Amino acid sequence: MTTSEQPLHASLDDVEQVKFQIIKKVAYFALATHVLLILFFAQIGALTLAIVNIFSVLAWGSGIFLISQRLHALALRIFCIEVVLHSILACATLGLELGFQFYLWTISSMLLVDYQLKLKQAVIYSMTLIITFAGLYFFFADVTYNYAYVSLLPYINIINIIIAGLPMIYAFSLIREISISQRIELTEMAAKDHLTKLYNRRFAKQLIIETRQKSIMADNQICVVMADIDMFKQINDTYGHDKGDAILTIIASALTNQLNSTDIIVRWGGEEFLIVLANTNEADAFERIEALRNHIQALSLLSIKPNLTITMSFGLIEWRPLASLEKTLQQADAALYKSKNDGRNMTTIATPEQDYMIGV
Ligand SMILES: Nc1nc2c(ncn2[C@@H]2O[C@H](COP(=O)(O)OP(=O)(O)OP(=O)(O)O)[C@@H](O)[C@H]2O)c(=O)[nH]1
Repeated sequence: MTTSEQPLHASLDDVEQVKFQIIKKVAYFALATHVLLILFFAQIGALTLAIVNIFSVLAWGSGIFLISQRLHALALRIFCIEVVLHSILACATLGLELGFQFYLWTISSMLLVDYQLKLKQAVIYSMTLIITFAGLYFFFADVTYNYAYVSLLPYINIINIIIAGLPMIYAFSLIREISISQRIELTEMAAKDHLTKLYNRRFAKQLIIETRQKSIMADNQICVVMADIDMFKQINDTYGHDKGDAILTIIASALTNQLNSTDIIVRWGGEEFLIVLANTNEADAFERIEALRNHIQALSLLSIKPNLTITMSFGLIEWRPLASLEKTLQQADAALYKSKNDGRNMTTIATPEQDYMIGV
């Protein structure tokens, strides 16, 4: 199943891990089925097939053992060879009416979702199995079933079709789910800052513009707040960069917990955050940001140092009807600058004319 000589488990990603969990379950199921088939073939007098099934049971059993030893590639090879040989032999002996040929389709599709195989290899193996499937109809079309329980043939055929189809449905639905969740994860990774898990600046701009458009349509106010941790350089210098990172994470969680899920919180730069308060007018925004400022000041930072207090400064503006995002950000930034200049740990509201109201 792989051309590489290195142990497969070293390169297994999450998808592969899940896939081998599925294969292991299927292997247990196949093992039990083959035990039953030994009895069935012995009962109908198909002794060769009964003996072949003893080897099948051994093949599935050893495959399960190999998976537990993380020798996945070898286990898969054994499973594939077993299924292919078993299908061909069953068709050659019993004819096509029992539907053992459908297992070639199962293996053919399983090969295509084997990421250890190169696409070209997987397609070639898959095609070979489909051609073998067609070949069975060509070579064994005249083989008739000469054993007991002829009346059971249609039922066995249906059971084989269902059993051959189930692993495909199970595998593809799981792989579908995995690929969807991976896509969501990738989108999240592209949208979020690695350290704080807040939106990053690049992604946030589009989101802010969309939120702004919605608020215009709903005739709601929207406020933009620039926030910056006070004296963060000093914190880094005193406690080290790692503790500084830890504080950034704590602050990010505090912002997320204190604000509403409809608000947008962005890691705008190093220790600077942008907050967009949706459906909030200036007075309410001021109240909420003041509550946030007090909350941050009261945060317990025991993991960094007992009695350490962190404060933040804020610059707030209500987004004016015709103002651009850039202009609004500039004004929020100017208000933040004033908070810093006036002694930090305060919220400043910017008016369009750039005169200020200050809340300390
Ligand atoms: N630990 C850590 N520090 C960062 C990160 N990004 C930026 N910084 C630091 O944040 C500090 C910002 O310092 P300044 O811009 O001087 O601002 P300040 O010390 O917070 O002072 P004021 O803003 O005036 O209160 C710098 O020392 C940066 O190295 C980060 O991701 N992790």
